[in-house]
Amino acid sequence: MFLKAISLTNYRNYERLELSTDKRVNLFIGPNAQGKTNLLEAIFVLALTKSHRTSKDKELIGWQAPEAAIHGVAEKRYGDVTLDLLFSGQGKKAKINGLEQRKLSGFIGTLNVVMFAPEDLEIVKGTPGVRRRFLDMEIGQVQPGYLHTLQQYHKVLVQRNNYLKSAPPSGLQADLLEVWNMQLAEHGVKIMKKRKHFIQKLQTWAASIHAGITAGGEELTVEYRPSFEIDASEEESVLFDQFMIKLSQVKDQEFRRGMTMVGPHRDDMSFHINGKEAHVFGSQGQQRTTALSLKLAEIELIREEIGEYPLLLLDDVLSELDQYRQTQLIETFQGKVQTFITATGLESVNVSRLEDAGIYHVSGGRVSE
Ligand SMILES: Nc1ncnc2c1ncn2[C@@H]1O[C@H](COP(=O)(O)OP(=O)(O)OP(=O)(O)O)[C@@H](O)[C@H]1O
Repeated sequence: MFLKAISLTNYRNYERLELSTDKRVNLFIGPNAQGKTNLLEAIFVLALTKSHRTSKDKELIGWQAPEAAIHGVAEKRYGDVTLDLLFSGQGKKAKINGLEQRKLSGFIGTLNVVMFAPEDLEIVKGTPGVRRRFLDMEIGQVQPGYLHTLQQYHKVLVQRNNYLKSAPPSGLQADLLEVWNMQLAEHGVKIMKKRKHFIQKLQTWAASIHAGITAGGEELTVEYRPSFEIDASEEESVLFDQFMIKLSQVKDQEFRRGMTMVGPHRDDMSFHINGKEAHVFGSQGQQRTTALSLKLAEIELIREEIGEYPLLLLDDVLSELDQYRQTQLIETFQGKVQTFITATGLESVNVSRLEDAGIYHVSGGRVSE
C-alpha cells in the first residue's frame, strides 16, 4: 500500500499542511522540535486512530484550536481510499471514502503501518507490560476481533480482582467466583492461543531478518512466556479446562494477595541472542538490532495477513545504526515498502542507497521540498 497524500489541520504544531507523498522513500530533515515526529505520528494515528506516544487524544489538537483533522489518500491493491479523522472535545470521528464509521474497529486496518522509534528499545529492555502492549498492538492491527476479546478479558479481570480484594476468604461466594473464572478462562485462552501463534510466526521472520542485519553473526530466538504453559494446537475446550485447573491451584494465593495470579495479563516474551538473554547480556547495539528485527518481522507478518506491505515509519533511528546495518535495512525493503524517515541531518543517512526518494525540510510546523 502507498500513502499518496496527507493533510493536517491544527494537528499538534501543524496549523495547515498539505503534502503529496508520492515517493517510495520520504525523508524529513530538520532540527529538533520542528514537527518531524508529529508528522510520522499523524500517519500512525491515521492507521490506528491513536498515537504511539500518548493515550490522550486531546494532546494531538493544536494548543490554540478546538479540533484537529487528518486527511489521507491511500492507494491499496483494490484502488484508492480516502481516510478522515477528526479529533475534538467530544471525541473522535472516522470516515472512509466520506462515510462515517460507527465503530473505530471498522476504520482501523484500512491503512497499515509499522513504526520504529528510539523508545522501541523498551520492547527488549523494559517491563513485561511494554512487551504485552507491543503484542496487542501488532495482533490487533491484523486481527480486529483480538482487541475486542482483550477488552472483555480486562473487564472480567477488574471485577474479579475487586472481588478478591474485598471479600474475606471465609465469606467467599464460590458460585460468584466460578462465574468469573469461567469468563476469565473463556477469553483468556483465546488471547493466549493468538499470542502463541503470533510469536511463533514472529520468531521465524525476526530470526531470519536479524541474521541478515548482523551478517549471520547473531542468532535471535523469540519465545512466548505465558503465566502457564499451553499447547496452542489443542482445542479451546482443552485449554479452557487447563486454565480452570490452574485457577483452582492458585486460589489460596489469590485470596492472600487480592489479585488474579494467572492469565494473559501476566504473559511475557523473551529474546535470546546466541542463547543468551538479550535483556540481561545484550549490548545496547544488540538490543537495538533485536527491536529493529522484531519491527521488520512485523512488516512481513502484516503482508502475510493482508496481502500487501504496510508503510514503514522510521523515527530518528537511522543515525543509531552503523552504515552496514542501515544498508541492510534499506535494501531489505527498497521498492517494496513505502518508507517515511525522520533525521536531524542528511549526514546521518546513507542517501546514496535510496531510490525514488523525496527529501523534505521541516521547520516550525512547515514542510518544504
Ligand atoms: N498539541 C500541540 N500543539 C502545538 N504544538 C505542539 C503540540 N504538541 C507538541 N507541540 C510542539 O511540537 C514540537 C515537537 O515536535 P516533534 O516532536 O515533531 O519534534 P521533532 O521535529 O521530531 O524533533 P526531534 O528531532 O527533537 O525529535 C514542539 O515544539 C512542541 O512544543
